Amino acid sequence: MDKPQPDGDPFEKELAGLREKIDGIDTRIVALINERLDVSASVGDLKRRYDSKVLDRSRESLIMDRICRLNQGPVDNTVLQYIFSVIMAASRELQKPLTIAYLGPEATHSHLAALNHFRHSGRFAPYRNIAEIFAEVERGGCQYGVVPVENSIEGAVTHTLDLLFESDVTITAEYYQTISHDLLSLWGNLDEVEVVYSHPQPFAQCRSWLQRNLPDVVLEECSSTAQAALKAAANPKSAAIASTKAAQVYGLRVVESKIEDSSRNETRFLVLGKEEQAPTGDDKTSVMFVTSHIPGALFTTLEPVADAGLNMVKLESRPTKRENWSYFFIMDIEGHKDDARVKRVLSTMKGLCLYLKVLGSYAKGAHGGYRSADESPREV
Ligand SMILES: O=C(O)C(=O)C[C@]1(C(=O)O)C=C[C@@H](O)C=C1
Repeated sequence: MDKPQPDGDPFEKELAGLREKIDGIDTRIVALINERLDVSASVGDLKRRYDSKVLDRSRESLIMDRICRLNQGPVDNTVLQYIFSVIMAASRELQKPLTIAYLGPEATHSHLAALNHFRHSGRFAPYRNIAEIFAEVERGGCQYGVVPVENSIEGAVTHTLDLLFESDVTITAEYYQTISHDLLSLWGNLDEVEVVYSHPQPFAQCRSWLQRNLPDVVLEECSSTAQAALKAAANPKSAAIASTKAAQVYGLRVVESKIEDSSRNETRFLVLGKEEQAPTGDDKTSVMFVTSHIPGALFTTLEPVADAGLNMVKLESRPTKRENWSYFFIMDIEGHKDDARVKRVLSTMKGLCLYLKVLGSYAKGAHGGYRSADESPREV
C-alpha cells in the first residue's frame, strides 16, 4: 500500500503539534536523568567516604528487574534495559571514571569487548601488546585491563596464560565477545578491489566468502584488523576485513556484514584488576598450579576436585620456562574461592603440589555477551 502523502499544511500542522509534545517529554526526560545523576553523585560521595566500590552489579540487576516489572508497554523490556544500562553507565562514570586498558589499536575485537563489558563507561586506553596491559594494571596506571585468553576456533592465547603465571593481577571478570567480520572499503562496493587487508585469523575464518566473492584478489596480512582498516582507508582499490566499529573509526563503508564461515566464533576475554570480587552465586574460580615431577602428580592434585564434586570447566598446561619439561596448569572450576567446598579443595590441593595461586573468582560470563550500548537493538 502507498504511504499517505503529506498533504501540505494539515500534515505539517499535525506533525508540528506531535513534535511539540515530544519536545516537552524530552525536556522532562533530560531533567529526570540529571536529577537521577545528582543523586548518583551523592551515592558516589558516600561510597568514597566508606571506601565502597562504584560498580554494584547486584543493585543494577535489581533495578533492571524492577523496571521490567513496572513496564506496561509499548516499550519492549530489552529496549528499556538497554536505555537503563546506558543511564547507569553514565552514573558510574560520574562517580568515578574508570581507566581500562585494551589491546589496540582502536576498533579491534579487544576494544569492542572492553566497550561492551564496561558498557561504554570509562576511559579506554589502547596498548600495543598484552604484556603492557598486565604491567599497566599491576602498577595501577589503569584500574582494569581486558585481554583475550581463548578463541572458540583458534584455541588458547598462550601469551596471556604465560603472563598470568608471572603477574600478580587478579581476574575480576570474563567476557565472551562474538567475533564477526565485515568487509569494509572506501566506496562500499567490490568494484576495483585489488587487495584485501586483514589479520591472518580473519582471513582463515572468511575463506569461503573470499573464494566465492573475491577469488583473484591479493590477500595482504596485517598485525590487526584495525591496522587493516587503516590501510584500506588510504587505498581506494582495497578492502579490509575488520569490525563494524572499524568502519566508523576509520571512515570506511560496510560492503558486507558477517562474512565469516562459522557464526559460532567467540573469544573469551579476561578482565584484569586488583580488587577481589564478592560471590554472586554463579561464579568461576581460576587457579594456577605447578605439580611435582613424579608419575601421577597431576592426577593426585586434581583428585580432590573430583572427590568434592566440583565442576572443572577448563584445564590448560604451559611450560614454566624455568626448567625444561616442567609445566604449570591453569584450571577453571565452578564456584567462588570463598565457598566452603572450593576453599577446602584448594587448601588440599595446595598441600599436594609444588605451588598454587588463585588467579581470581568472578561472575560467569554469558556466551554472546549481554546487550550493551554497542549491541543496541538495530531497529530502534
Ligand atoms: O546504587 C548504587 O550503588 C549506585 O551507585 C547507583 C547506581 C545507579 O545508577 O543506579 C550506579 C552504579 C552502581 O553500579 C549501581 C547503581
